[in-house]
Amino acid sequence: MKRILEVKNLQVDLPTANGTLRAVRGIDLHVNKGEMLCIVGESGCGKSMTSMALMGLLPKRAAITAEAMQFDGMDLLSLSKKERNQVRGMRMSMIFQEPMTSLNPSYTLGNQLCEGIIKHKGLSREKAKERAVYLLERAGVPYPEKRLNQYPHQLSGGLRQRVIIAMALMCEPDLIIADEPTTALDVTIQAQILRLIRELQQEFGTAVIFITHDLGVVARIADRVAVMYAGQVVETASAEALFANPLHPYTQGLLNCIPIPGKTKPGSHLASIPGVVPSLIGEFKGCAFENRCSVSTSECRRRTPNLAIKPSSADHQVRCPEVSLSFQEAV
Ligand SMILES: Nc1ncnc2c1ncn2[C@@H]1O[C@H](COP(=O)(O)OP(=O)(O)OP(=O)(O)O)[C@@H](O)[C@H]1O
Repeated sequence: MKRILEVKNLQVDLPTANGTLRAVRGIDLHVNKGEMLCIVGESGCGKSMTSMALMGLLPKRAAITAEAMQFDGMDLLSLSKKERNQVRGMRMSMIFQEPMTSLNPSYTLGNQLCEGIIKHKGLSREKAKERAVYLLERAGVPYPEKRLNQYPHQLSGGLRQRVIIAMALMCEPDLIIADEPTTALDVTIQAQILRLIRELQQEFGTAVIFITHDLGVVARIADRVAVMYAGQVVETASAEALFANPLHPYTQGLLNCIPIPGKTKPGSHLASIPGVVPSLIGEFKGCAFENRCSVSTSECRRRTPNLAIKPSSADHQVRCPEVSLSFQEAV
């Protein structure tokens, strides 16, 4: 399958009052054309920093390095600012958690929907409006023509997120990054928006990186999954393989956190131990999950694990010395 995005050894450093924080610590990931990759992990593990790095939207003071950051054959890191803006405008788009952060309260929705496609693709205002109405309709926004003259505050949160989804599709992007797009919505609206994103992704053949902390969401929409912990991908696999055979103790812990009425205490597996604490440069040694892991050995404190490939399935990789040892024994 053709890859639309390939990232190797991505690192993001942020200066803080206590030193430089390594928010992303050597991420490798790829996205195939037209697929839904879910990145899942708990708060602070670096999901948003990763997506901002991919979009070229990191704060100026952040330092980014990577061995490769290829988008459809283009090296994103060597593009000029103008070229990067063009890629971001025409071929990649982003859906944020809170729709109001992407909408300007003082412009009509029509202006905001049409601005990008007029600027980047040179469409006439009339044609741009036609496309906006079509996409609003596809995104389930009632009375789409009327909406073009409305302002963001005139819509409910769920409708605003539908407008943002239509906006993300305006320039027919190859890749959409959706950063927790349903977290700010009511549960029933969340389910509708999830279904909508999945439907449109399949209908338009757009690749999507969907960022979430919720494995229940992943189970409903993902083709492939990358599990992040403390700035690294600790396991990646097809959704089917990950749920059928989670290998990393952290993935297993996350799966055990999905509550089953009467059976599980929510969070029982990972509870009582502080969550992920990102490290300053130079502080890190061994496996980041070691202090929460039920199978760690003294070796895990000393050795920094690499991603190892499961022998029977090249697409299933895990960053755990204990698991990779079992791979070697099985060969
Ligand atoms: N502007 C910033 N300056 C300094 N540190 C930051 C900044 N933004 C994020 N961080 C830190 O970088 C680390 C990764 O943050 P990031 O927002 O990527 O996590 P996340 O997995 O997306 O979490 P959440 O699910 O809560 O959004 C965190 O420790 C966070 O505190």
